[in-house]
Amino acid sequence: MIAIQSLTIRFSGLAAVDDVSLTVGEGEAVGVVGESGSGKSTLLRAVAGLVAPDAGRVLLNDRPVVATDGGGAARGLVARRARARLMQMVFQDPSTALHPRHTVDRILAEPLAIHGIGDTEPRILGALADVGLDAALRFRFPHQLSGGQRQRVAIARALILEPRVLLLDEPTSALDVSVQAEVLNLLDGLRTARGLTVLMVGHDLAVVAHLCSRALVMHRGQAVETLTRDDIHAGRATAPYTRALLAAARDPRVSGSAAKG
Ligand SMILES: Nc1ncnc2c1ncn2[C@@H]1O[C@H](COP(=O)(O)OP(=O)(O)OP(=O)(O)O)[C@@H](O)[C@H]1O
Repeated sequence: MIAIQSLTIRFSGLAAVDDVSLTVGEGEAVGVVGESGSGKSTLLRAVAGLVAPDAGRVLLNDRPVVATDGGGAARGLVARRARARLMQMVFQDPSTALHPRHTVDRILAEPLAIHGIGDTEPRILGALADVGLDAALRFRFPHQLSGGQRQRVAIARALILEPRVLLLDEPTSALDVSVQAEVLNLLDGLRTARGLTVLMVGHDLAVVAHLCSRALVMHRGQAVETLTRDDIHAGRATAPYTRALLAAARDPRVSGSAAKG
């Protein structure tokens, strides 16, 4: 469903993503892990069509994802809209991802209006129920919600168009440890119930392994190796860099994992 083929993205001549390939089959959940600056967010943004490749390409259902800027030419706009129906992204920090002066109701109604989808009322109520939010929160503003509730709104917004693919950029790392596991379990439940294809970026191996059956390890823009969930749990890796990453993740002094709770 997603095919990343020899993707290279440079900023000021430096490769943030350097010749990386990865495929995610329909209904599969695949992670990308690595330390800060390894290029994982840039890779995800290229899949979302938010950044253009310098070399290589991303295919979504065998069709190239063409990066479009905010304004977009007419053709780009149509392409972007069609892509939005198929693929949605949830960002790390719901405080900045949600419009601060829009109510939850307006945040959820907007994508429906943009895509000319009716039945607004039942869809909004359904979306809130799907992410475990009380309908009473519908007319609140983001600042009147907890961090976990805000991220649930962001997830509801992503799913209200019923996409087939969900891109997750560290979706729990801005949350309190106490709610990280709740949001992770919610995502896992929604993924299973809807048969979603998921590409998730994260630095916490245990969190990624909770949702994903395998994960690509990135280091300085390059793909180092792919680990299965079992590899991660067993601390099994071939490349020295990955071994160090796994050892750090298993060290209780440096890991604060939600998935362990
Ligand atoms: N828009 C940009 N302009 C210039 N450089 C960028 C841009 N976006 C990312 N970079 C650089 O590309 C490299 C990879 O960044 P990226 O955000 O993809 O890494 P990451 O692994 O997701 O890190 P983090 O976990 O901190 O978000 C970094 O060196 C970063 O400074």
